[in-house]
Amino acid sequence: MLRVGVNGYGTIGKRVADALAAQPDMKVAGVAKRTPNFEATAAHRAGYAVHAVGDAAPFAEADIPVAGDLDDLVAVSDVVVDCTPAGVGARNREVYEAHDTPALYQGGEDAEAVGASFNARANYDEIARGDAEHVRVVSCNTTGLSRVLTPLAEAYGVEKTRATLVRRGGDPGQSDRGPINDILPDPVTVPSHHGPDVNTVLPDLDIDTMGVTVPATLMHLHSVNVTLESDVDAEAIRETLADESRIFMVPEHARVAGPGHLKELAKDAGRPRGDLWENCVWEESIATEGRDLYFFQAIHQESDVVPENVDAIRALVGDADAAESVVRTNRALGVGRFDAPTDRVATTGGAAASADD
Ligand SMILES: NC(=O)C1=CN([C@@H]2O[C@H](COP(=O)(O)OP(=O)(O)OC[C@H]3O[C@@H](n4cnc5c(N)ncnc54)[C@H](O)[C@@H]3O)[C@@H](O)[C@H]2O)C=CC1
Ligand SMILES: O=C(OP(=O)(O)O)[C@H](O)COP(=O)(O)O
Repeated sequence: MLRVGVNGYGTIGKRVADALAAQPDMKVAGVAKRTPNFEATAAHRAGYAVHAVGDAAPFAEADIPVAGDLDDLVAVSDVVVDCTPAGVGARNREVYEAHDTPALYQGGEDAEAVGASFNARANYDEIARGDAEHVRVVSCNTTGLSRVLTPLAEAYGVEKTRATLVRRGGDPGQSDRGPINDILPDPVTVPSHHGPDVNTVLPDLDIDTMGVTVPATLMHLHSVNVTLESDVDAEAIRETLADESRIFMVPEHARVAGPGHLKELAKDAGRPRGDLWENCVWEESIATEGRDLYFFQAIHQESDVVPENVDAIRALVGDADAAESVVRTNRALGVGRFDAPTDRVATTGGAAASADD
């Protein structure tokens, strides 16, 4: 049983901790938190050993028992998943190195500062074969792009990708973010950082991205145009993407107008926190014209990276290949399952699926 510590218990950290706890081959060694807020209380109530980063006294005042400090957590962990705010993770690296403990970082960290980047569909095997001990799981938007572009490149070849990312202004709990009444080119310079970030896991892909930030909190929405290397009809593309376990093909009959409906769909399905771990591709948006493909997809920024973190741990410690890990993660979480309770769990994942699943 692999003992995994989670440093930073916010939007991503609490979801990663719960996902690890659900895995048959992992247990949460504990979580580390700097501020004893409602999330720290929730961590304690969930049964996680809470470690204080910095002053432990405020935790006692908030009636949160403290199991130790960050060093103590790293000492009892085989791997650490750093889910601290962007930029903090890279500063924590020396703590993990001092314990000789491998660590994962999140998309807010600078790719070069960490060294290796990960997306299960794009480069699991490369990370598993390599000797990197510090690996960054690419950001939510980059995860969403990598998951669709990898199977398209494998099946048809990709000559060029152009994507406009309509970015949510902040997460639902981030009352200090915006804009509240505007539409911002973000960044105003082209390309946005997302294309180069895709190249950290798919180095040969030709991709340009533009970003626009809007007053919304639920999900990001991507408008994607891919020039393929051969003529393909829309039905073939639908079949290719439908084979992917982390792509949810939003059916026309569901009458899903946007992220608001998608979040309701997830809550109705009993998903924890209303999470959508999969890319949500509108089936009817898929259109082709010669070699040009167009579609819309929505990305739940709070949760699509969660199964990727679980797989990245297995790639790092080398105890499963991509197919085994993706199937194990999907089963434990219920990725691909929307009609709970059910015995139907999607287990396919293109090249990342095992033959007998
Ligand atoms: N929220 C999102 O949509 C996504 C975030 N990410 C990335 O994940 C990382 C974490 O982001 P969020 O979870 O959104 O942030 P968050 O602000 O929700 O959570 C960060 C947590 O770390 C704690 N913390 C702050 N300083 C700390 C320290 N020095 N040591 C330990 N804990 C500390 C905070 O109290 C909080 O609990 C960032 O790199 C971000 O870019 C990646 C994909 C999506
Ligand atoms: O990784 C994310 O977005 P990004 O892929 O646009 O950098 C998350 O949604 C966090 O983005 P934020 O930097 O707007 O908080």
